[in-house]
Amino acid sequence: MLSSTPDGHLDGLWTCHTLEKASSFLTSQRHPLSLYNFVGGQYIAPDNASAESSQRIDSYEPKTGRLIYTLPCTQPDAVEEAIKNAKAAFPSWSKTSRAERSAILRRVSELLQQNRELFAVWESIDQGKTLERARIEVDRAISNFSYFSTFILHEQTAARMVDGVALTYEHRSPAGVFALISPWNMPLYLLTWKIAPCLAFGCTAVAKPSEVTSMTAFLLGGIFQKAGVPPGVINIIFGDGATTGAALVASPLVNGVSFTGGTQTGIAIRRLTAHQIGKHLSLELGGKNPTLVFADSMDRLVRERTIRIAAMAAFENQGEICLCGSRIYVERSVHDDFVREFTAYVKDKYIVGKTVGAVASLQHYDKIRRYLELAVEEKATFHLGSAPPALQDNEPQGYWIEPIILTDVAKDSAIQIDEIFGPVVTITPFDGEDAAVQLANDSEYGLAAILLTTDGSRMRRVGEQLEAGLVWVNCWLVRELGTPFGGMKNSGTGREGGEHSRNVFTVVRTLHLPAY
Ligand SMILES: NC(=O)C1=CN([C@@H]2O[C@H](COP(=O)(O)OP(=O)(O)OC[C@H]3O[C@@H](n4cnc5c(N)ncnc54)[C@H](O)[C@@H]3O)[C@@H](O)[C@H]2O)C=CC1
Ligand SMILES: O=C(O)/C=C/C=C(\O)C(=O)O
Repeated sequence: MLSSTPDGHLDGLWTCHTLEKASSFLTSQRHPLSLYNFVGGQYIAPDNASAESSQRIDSYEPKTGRLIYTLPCTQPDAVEEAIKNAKAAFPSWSKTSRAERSAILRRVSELLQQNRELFAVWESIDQGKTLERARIEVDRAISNFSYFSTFILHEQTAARMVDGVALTYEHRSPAGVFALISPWNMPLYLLTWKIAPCLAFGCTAVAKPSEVTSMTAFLLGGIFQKAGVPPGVINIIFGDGATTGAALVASPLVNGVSFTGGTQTGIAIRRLTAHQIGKHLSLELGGKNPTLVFADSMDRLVRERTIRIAAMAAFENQGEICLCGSRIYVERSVHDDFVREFTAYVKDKYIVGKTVGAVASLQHYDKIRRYLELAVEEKATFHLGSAPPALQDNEPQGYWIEPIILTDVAKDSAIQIDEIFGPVVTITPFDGEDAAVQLANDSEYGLAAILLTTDGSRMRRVGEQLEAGLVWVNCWLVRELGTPFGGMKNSGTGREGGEHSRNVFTVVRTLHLPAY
């Protein structure tokens, strides 16, 4: 057992290392579990926390539709209390040596490694993803901490002589208290992608996971306690966006916000902080990413790879990754072959309940369902799947949607324009490179693009014209944690990863020392 919650009733969570055990633990509970905020290094029992206990949010298991836990909808005064804890911890944490911070973060990474299966099990239950996918994401959370724990040991800043008159150097210091806000699609992976650099660069934080998937963030508090992260350095609070998230980002005590989520929320955060010019904002928002399939990528030797990558980019994590390639454009000469072989491949490999999980919530299920009803109305061709039924209220059901492959979707259809964020892909033919680039860029978003071709000069020629922060050529979601990560256009502002995260979490001043 890693950490005791105030009334001990959640200690059993730490014993569930298999899906079966976790499921029977949930079944054995007479009431839904109650999650608590983690503030000042302690879990806070709802009874002791006046404001946060007044409202609670229900959280359902996507694979069954049953209510499994409730979380506090933390109210503004309790949000402020958490921020004050982070503020109080900042002077001391920001002055710890890099070696000390590095050692603590390494311990976090090791403890996550020791509890890898437990975190994967709860992530799979809470989000709906497959256990295999959850393991990949826990591994990335482990890497987030190990990467930044060593990055800070090697960072350097520049010094230079200006015209023999002054020696200048850049002095970086931690920027202060951060609001770290993450979405429901990759809960632990994305929250730790923010917490690890934030703490590594000497900042303190109040983190808020999505109200849809709060379980692994809750467990993370126990890991931080055990790793010896000083009280107040990282506080984890629960709640919705309108009450808890908005109070957190708007607080004048918060020096910066690192946010991943929908574009509309990014716009709301910009508005809420517009008058706080110096507040650091890093916003990683939605995407409607193109996959370009050139005829040469359907040559016999690489055909299987092309289909595999396009399918993975479309359907990994049920299409609930902002980097998914949900608009496939195929050179006309190979379009029909591609549609046929892609459909056969997806039908064979992406099986609901085995390699495809449930979508994250009933609200999200209904959103995807409405787009698919629109596809029926607009007479799109369904090559695979069909519009799922509306779920009835009388008994809980899982939020399952089979992979959907559509053709004959108009360019101006909402299906082609909006981020559906589910297992839905459209396929459209194109004629020639210029048209491919134009179609790919015809979107308000600019997060990622996937380019499938064997022509080396085209890789660069087309790749460099794509309006996307990340271009993957003959691969997808290949990540090196030092590369700049973020989007163009309405997909966000700012870059994170390695030294780019350092820019988010530190302030820089240039010192000029006379050279005479
Ligand atoms: N990474 C991505 O690109 C993601 C995109 N989305 C897109 O957004 C759509 C809506 O999904 P949601 O869960 O509603 O995403 P969201 O953007 O509302 O939620 C993300 C996080 O922001 C918080 N939040 C919401 N409003 C806030 C506010 N005013 N101030 C501060 N924090 C706030 C939420 O509580 C959550 O923790 C999805 O259907 C999908 O299209 C959703 C999740 C991730
Ligand atoms: O950092 C990554 O490797 C992946 C990030 C994915 C998202 O930000 C997302 O799906 O929201």
